[in-house]
Amino acid sequence: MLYVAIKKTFPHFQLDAHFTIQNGIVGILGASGCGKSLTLQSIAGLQQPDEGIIQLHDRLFFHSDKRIHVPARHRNVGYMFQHYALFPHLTVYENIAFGLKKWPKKKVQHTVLNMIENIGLKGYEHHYPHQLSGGQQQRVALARTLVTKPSILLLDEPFSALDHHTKQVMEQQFFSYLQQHFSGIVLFVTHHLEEAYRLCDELILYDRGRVIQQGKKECVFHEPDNVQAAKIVGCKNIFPCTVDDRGKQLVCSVNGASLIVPAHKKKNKATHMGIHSHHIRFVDEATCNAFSFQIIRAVPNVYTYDVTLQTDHFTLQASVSEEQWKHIHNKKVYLPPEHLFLLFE
Ligand SMILES: Nc1ncnc2c1ncn2[C@@H]1O[C@H](COP(=O)(O)OP(=O)(O)OP(=O)(O)O)[C@@H](O)[C@H]1O
Repeated sequence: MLYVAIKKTFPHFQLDAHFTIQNGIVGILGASGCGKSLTLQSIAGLQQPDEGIIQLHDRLFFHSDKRIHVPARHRNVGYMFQHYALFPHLTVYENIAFGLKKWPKKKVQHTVLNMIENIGLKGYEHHYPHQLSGGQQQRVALARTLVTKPSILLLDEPFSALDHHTKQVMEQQFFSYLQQHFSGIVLFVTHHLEEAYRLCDELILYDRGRVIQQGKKECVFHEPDNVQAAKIVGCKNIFPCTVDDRGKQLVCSVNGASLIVPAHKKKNKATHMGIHSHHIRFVDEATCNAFSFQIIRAVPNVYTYDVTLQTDHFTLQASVSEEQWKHIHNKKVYLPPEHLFLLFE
């Protein structure tokens, strides 16, 4: 269990983060400068919060009232950041062995060689970082982080320096390696929504230094709580609305249009409604939520089109498959009730 409740004030920024994690791989998502790295640095002991508590299982890392601030080197936290920060003048072997100076030499040798084999770099023991590819360097950084058997792993955009293909390969290898060799909590900062969805069990969304939603990834992506959370998970269709509760269903008014939303989606103080672009459909007729439209713009992607549609009431962004695109003309745009969600501001 990781408990974080910390505050830190800078002249132009205030961190006020509060969350608990029981286990698993947890992603932190949020706009640039919202406090993700500051949070990881505070857990690692590289930043001291002004006040609050950080506790991992039964160990207090930080407690401002009790004046506890465990130094970074005594926290046993594995921290891997964007640029792997391998020591350029040390070999692969020496980089991985760096944190094991107090271990007996034989044990170091056994552990490090074992680790090098595990990450598929046998034969590269005496190579220097500049002689390795980006993916290989990343594996060395992971090995160096895991060799000290950390009790928690903090990953700050560990794949951002890799090209698209290497990134995908490394991502898979990295996380299957983690599944086999690491059972602790993993906190993973990323800007990539797909990456967060693929790799994490749970997500924490940040906005301007605060946690605005936390939950299972499916829930956070498909049912964001509020307007900011919806934007962070990539929702491109968010409209102000008023909600009329008719018992069996909700009728939401959006600029003169009435949209049906299932009653169980009711949310107190809802001010907006949203739908993800990939949930928009095209139909001949529907009993509700279907509108005539004009196509304003269509931008081809590799396998889909990003289409901007204008109805009499609102503009929609739809992600349209090639198959749908072929038959889009003379159809109505349909917003399936089960995919609509209500949001508060
Ligand atoms: N030492 C410092 N002095 C003043 N402001 C700071 C300091 N360190 C961080 N900040 C501010 O804190 C805010 C949060 O920074 P942080 O690095 O945590 O953002 P982030 O969410 O990780 O961003 P990114 O996604 O761009 O890496 C930023 O606005 C930054 O300018």
